[in-house]
Amino acid sequence: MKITSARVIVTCPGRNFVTLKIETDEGLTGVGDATLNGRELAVASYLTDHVIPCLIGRDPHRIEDTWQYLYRGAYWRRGPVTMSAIAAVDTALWDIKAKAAGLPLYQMLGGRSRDGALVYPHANGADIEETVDRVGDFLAKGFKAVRAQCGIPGIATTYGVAHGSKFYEPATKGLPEEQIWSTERYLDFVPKLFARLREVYGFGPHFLHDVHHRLTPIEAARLGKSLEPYRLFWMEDPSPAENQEAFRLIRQHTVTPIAVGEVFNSIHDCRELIQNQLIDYIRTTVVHAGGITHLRRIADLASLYQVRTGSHGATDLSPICMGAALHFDVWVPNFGIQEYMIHAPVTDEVFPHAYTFQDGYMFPGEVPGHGVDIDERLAAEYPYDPAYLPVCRLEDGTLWNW
Ligand SMILES: O=C(O)C(=O)C[C@H](O)[C@H](O)CO
Ligand SMILES: [Mg+2]
Repeated sequence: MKITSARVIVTCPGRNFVTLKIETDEGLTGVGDATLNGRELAVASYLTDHVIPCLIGRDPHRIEDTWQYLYRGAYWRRGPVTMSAIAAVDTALWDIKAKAAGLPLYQMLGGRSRDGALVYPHANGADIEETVDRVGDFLAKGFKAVRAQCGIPGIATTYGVAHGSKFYEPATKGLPEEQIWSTERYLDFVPKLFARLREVYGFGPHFLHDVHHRLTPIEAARLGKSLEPYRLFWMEDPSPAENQEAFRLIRQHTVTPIAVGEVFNSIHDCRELIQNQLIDYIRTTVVHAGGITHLRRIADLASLYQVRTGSHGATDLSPICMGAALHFDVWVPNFGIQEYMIHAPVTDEVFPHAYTFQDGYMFPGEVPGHGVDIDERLAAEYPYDPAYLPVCRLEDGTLWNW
């Protein structure tokens, strides 16, 4: 089999997505997600201008060789743009290989380790009682794990909480929105949210929380310690993780489990965190971490240290990433949980998919490939609409981590 053509499709059904479609001389096609929120066109250009010309004529079955060709061959290794572009090629090639075999992708990885993937959605509210209600809505729908984020008294906006009645979506039109942050108010407030959630729902459901990189290591240690009575499933991204060694300090002070990795794109970003057992869950995902081929390498390293997976699954990762991630999740031996932020109906229409949700778990479906496609005619009705992630400042104006 040979790759005869490949193209990038940029579309905005509710939000922007970048998709790579690869076609072969045997009529089989594969699709991969290449979306990098707020920097979409950089990946689109990387693929169109630099990667696609190298794909034509290659054997789509040679996934590992193509991965190495694009990684080593670029000379400029790693980085979110490069690794998202490689991920898109890798995902599309796994899709083609599984379709050629007539099997769902998880069978190509080694078959099922479990029936379905435990998932968590996002519940958020302007205040504690609204957040408690939103958590209750998800529990009533059968979810067994829920992430809870809440407006903080005295701060106009905070990460993960919707403006007004709109569903939470981080990217906004125009130039980046500037938000104000107060660590002191946050640290005092968050334990009250989880105290109330445990009071209302008991210790049956799993609760998760995303700190979104906003604390210093010692502040993160304090938060982890103060949340211990509420037994969180995890505390996510408590501090920026470029300095992997910093997590030793957090770890020394708290037994609240730690999840990190949605902004990582390579095994080298998390090697020390994993090998030193400084985290409990690694959150790298298909689209930003080099596709199935590289994610498998990360998960295998993690498995040696009892670190489990908890892949990023926000709505800025397309349903193609979600589908591929679910095949990975039902196979990977050291699976922990999968984020499932739930796409808008218009996104689901553009990306028809085989995956389903039932009773707190998701199932990748049994169709050959990863089971997600793109309706190109419909996609063309939603042209690219530039949007940025917000930036964050402390109350004195200092630029901070959003
Ligand atoms: O889903 C999460 O855990 C996130 O932190 C979502 C990120 O803010 C989002 O993907 C940024 O594009
Ligand atoms: Mg996060």
